[in-house]
Amino acid sequence: MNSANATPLYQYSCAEVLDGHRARLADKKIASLFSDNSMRAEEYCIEAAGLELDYSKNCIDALLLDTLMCMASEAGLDEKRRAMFAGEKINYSENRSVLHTALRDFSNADPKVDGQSIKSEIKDVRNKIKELTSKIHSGVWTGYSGKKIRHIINIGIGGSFLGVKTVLDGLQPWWHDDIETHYVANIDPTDLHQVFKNIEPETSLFIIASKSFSTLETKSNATAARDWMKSQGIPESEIHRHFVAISSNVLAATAFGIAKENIFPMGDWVGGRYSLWSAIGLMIPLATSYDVFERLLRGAGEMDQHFLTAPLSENMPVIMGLLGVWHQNWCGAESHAVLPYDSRLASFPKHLQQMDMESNGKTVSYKGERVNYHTGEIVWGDVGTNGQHAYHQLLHQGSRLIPVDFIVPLKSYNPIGDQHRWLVSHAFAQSQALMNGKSINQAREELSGKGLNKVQLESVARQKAIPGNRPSNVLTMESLSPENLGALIALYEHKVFVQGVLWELNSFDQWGVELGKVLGDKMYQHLSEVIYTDCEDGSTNKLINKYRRVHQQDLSETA
Ligand SMILES: O=P(O)(O)OC[C@H]1O[C@H](O)[C@H](O)[C@@H](O)[C@@H]1O
Repeated sequence: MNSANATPLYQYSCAEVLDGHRARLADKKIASLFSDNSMRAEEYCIEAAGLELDYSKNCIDALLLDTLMCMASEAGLDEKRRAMFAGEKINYSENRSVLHTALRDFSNADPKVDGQSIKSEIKDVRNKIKELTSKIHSGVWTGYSGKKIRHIINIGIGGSFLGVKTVLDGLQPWWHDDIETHYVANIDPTDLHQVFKNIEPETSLFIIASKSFSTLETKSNATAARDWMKSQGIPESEIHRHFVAISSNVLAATAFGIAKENIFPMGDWVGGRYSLWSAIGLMIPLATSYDVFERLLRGAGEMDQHFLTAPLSENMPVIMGLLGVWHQNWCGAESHAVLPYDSRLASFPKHLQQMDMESNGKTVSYKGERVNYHTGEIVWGDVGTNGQHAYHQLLHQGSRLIPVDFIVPLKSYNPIGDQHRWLVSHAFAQSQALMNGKSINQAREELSGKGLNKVQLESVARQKAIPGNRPSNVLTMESLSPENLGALIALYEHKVFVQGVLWELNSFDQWGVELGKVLGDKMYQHLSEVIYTDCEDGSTNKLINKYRRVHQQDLSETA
């Protein structure tokens, strides 16, 4: 433990009891907890919505968990999760409800926004998605020349990109044979060039996905795509066959030139990073089938029901959220690695980074008070086993405490020989190695008889020894089905919610990203000015001037 970095949440009455647990468990070996309790693996395990969380390889015990549950109760977690599902305006700074859960609810629940039911609105959008999917797949909707749509290009960024990409990567076994997907998120022209190289204008459908319809990257990419389509000979009167949009700002989408009937609305009660379940996810059914999209939604809905109804102590997102707070605020963990052992989940860590770090990367509470503890886990990761040949060295022997989540589907949809068994073996072995490490005596034994003198042997043995006692969760599922994928994403959404409650944050706004947008606009003006007066700080002036020297000729031609 590196408790030097720990910043306990002393606003809770049980915080000092948690300090006591930290002292009590400081020298405890996780491995010894298994010898103390032969039922540990069964007791520290939760099943929900097709997923099983084994959290037994954390340095925790029943006394500590009880106290963490007391903290959750004191934070009002029970009441707050109910408030979110009921549509109360828990996004205080924007005065909005947070109802992504309603988008995957097929029950009779009827959450209200400003006293109004949103059920029929959700149903209408689902029907519109279903209808477009059927028209595209059957060839009723074609490109201007009458050819079927083959290429679907999602233009969107952040929450209007990452979730869709994560899900579609995950749904690879269900990809539609006749559809190819492409994404443009960044405002780097290279991205558009690559897509233009790989699509055919007459069989392409662009989805402009932007909740606000004011995001610079998306507007610029959408304009460039439309110009390119026209340059490829698509008549103005036919361009509507190649563009649809999703937005809560229907007026702006219409002003951009999207035909009204091609706009899929979304409510402002869906946060961008929680929006893949809304019309923002349009590319998901288009690239698979509507049925698969609904299976994804139902899986997420099952996790929602678990989160909403299971007691806190048997609640998977609650346990994961509390473990994260314990590790970060009491044990000094500096980041959190999420390592899916499935290539189809390669984009999941990136999606999580937005979901988690944009939600909880804040230092002022929802009450407007500066907090004096660390918030927001630093989430990172990539697919196993690639990381084992790279950064796992630091996980095993580095100086920092980094809790790990291993995500392991137990069956592959793409089997080749025994490859998948090896993949799973590595995931289990890594979790075990983090716990057990390698003792100095084991290292000495390995080195004996290798011709080293005593001093050399001791030195190398110390370098080879692995401390172990590093925490990890193992999250398994039978296979990465659409339902399990939905449940997995919903699980982490709720884990983020739990932590936001504990840290007293509004997890649903993102004021921090706004400043960069404003300064970006100003900088663009400076880079384009014919005459620039050095009016920024020294470093920024130097950078602006350097750019201007590289572009001297274009700038003087503009003059
Ligand atoms: O969907 P849009 O309105 O275009 O927003 C796209 C993204 O941009 C913003 O800067 C936010 O930080 C994200 O939360 C959002 O998902």
